[in-house]
Amino acid sequence: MPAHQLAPDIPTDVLAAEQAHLAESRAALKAMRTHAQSLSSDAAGDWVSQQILQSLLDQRVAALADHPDTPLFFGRLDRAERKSSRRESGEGAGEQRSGRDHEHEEEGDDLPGTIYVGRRHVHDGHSRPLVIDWRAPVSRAFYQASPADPMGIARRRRFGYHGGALTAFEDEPLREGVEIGPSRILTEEIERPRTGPMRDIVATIQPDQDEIVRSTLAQTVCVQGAPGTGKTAVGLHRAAYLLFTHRERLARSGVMIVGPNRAFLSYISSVLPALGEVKVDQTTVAGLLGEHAAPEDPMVAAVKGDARMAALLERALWLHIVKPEEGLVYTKGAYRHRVADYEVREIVASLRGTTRYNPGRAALAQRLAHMVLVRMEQRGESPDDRVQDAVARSKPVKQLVDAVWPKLTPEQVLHRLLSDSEFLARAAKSDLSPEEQEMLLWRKPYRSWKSAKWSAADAALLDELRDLMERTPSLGHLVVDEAQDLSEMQLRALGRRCRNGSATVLGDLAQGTTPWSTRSWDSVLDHLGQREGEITELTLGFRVPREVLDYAARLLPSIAPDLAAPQSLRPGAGSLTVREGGSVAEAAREALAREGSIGVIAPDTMVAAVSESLAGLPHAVLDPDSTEEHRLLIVPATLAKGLEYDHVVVVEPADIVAAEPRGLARLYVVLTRAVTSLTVLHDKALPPQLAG
Ligand SMILES: Nc1ncnc2c1ncn2[C@@H]1O[C@H](COP(=O)(O)OP(=O)(O)OP(=O)(O)O)[C@@H](O)[C@H]1O
Repeated sequence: MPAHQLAPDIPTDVLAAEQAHLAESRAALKAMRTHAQSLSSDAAGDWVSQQILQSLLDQRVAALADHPDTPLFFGRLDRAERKSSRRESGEGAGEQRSGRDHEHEEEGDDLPGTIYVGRRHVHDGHSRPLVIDWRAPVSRAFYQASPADPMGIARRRRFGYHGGALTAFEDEPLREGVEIGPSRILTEEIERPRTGPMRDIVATIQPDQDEIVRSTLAQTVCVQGAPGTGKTAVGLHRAAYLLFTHRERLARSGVMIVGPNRAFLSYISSVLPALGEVKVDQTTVAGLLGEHAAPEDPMVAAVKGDARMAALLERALWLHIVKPEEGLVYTKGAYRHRVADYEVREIVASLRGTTRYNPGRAALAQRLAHMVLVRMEQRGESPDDRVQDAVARSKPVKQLVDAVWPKLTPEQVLHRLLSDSEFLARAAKSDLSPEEQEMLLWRKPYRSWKSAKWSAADAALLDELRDLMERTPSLGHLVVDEAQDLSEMQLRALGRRCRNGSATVLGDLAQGTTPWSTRSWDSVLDHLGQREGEITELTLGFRVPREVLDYAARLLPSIAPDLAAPQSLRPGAGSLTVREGGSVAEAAREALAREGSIGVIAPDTMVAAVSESLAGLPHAVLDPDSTEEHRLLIVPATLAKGLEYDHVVVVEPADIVAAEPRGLARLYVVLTRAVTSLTVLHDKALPPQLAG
């Protein structure tokens, strides 16, 4: 039997049977939705429970929507040994399981011998599973089974669709000795023109990607991968997998995706909703830590991003504690209750280092109040607990606490540090050199912390201070994309947010473009507080044609000499054009004559001029907030990270390199955005690495 069967030589009776199964599954999904719509929240006891139940029912109805263009299933597994069928046992499977934690559950022995794998569970009126969620344990074989390890599967079938119509399939018999050639359905999926936002890859997840997607919740995974190896796709699918597998736990603690910029978030925004996961926050580091963007010298930013700042900030905060020189006098009626100065000193000293700053203030007030109550009792009074609270809130106690353990905001502390050289020196001790301290100080200090303008690097420092004052809540899981670009202090900030959870860390050491870009994943995991994290690599590129990737890889010895040259799944002969003195409009016109999206990536300073030169062609400058759709987009080089276009025109590489200290890495990023063709236009000499 041939390993692949595709139109026009596929047996029509088999295709008709599969189409009938699709129709049956669609009808069953409709019935499930009608049933869900008929459920009422009235049974809930009180108003609050009713609201919660209604919201759950609404979500369920939304999740059961059938999108005619999205295939309900994309694969089929015929199991080698048929287990007792669901029809026989009469038990519901996946649908009932999807709401529970079942990562370690025994694989479903009560499932039918033929399993259809799709985006969600569908069952008929007898609870017989018609489609099983791709994330269920039994679906794993669809991604992992091979002739060498068939995992109990005799045959894997992949389906091809046009629009919502099932039009083709290909079979892979999983017997030892059988060779499986490349999947044409996978090839078609990879070769399809890119229009609109990123799509999910559930139908074609590769075995090494699947390993990462299905790693356990407790495991932090760090993925190094060349451009287009599917890191972002894998991170999003892992989030969807974990939400399915640990629905209840993660509904409480939450999952968050952190990406490099808003344009990128907009590009990936529909992947998780398409997989039925709508309750995942997708944000940037700035969105999380504060949208501060005052301009800053990269050298200063690099010092501020260094993890040595953590100890400095801690000292700076605690330097605000003033040695108590006076005791407390609390007057009640005719009595004056006294706490001696040395007793106050003892309390303060014992609290220091055992608490965060703000709870420390509250604890000091309570400890002082407690001492007052002891004095009262010594005088024969018998105050109850409420009296202690009243004393803790009383004026003399408040005054003493404010004097000794002042109320502070993170901004106040940082303002003082960056404007007061003597205070900075006391906090820095020997952690920072005098030159580094000099760099940190504002040239023109702001008059008050309220009027200060903060930089992106300051945002991470403020967040560190905030956490020293009050514990930051932790999420259940954090996916961090383009993690190579984060400073040690930003990583610490993200690490706090998965302190009681785990993370998926994605990136490429060669694409680091910030002043603080990392050179080691061990160090990233260390600063994230996830030292046990496993570092793994994706090596096969799904986006960039080989010819283009080889061209871009000429930069690697200069930007990341330790990384191996990236591999591409796509030969893409004739995909690269390098043109001296060519016009942008001409290159754009050529691209418009072909199918797919077009990104003209230009140095940020040239964006306006490039837009002018394209005046005759409908186009837009990349804007994450715009809902307008344009095939032809001008993309500032600094916003191109993580994005892809069928045809990419890169304008003036020399200026992209010259624009920033890590300009060569920026050039590597922009050269690796192309799916089908790359045209490089230059008037100035190309960087020597490319010219060679
Ligand atoms: N298994 C797959 N099947 C089909 N398409 C895939 C697969 N894996 C990745 N892709 C596609 O390859 C392209 C690149 O994927 P993605 O953006 O996730 O790569 P990346 O490693 O994050 O790239 P970069 O480092 O450039 O940001 C996307 O269009 C994605 O849908």
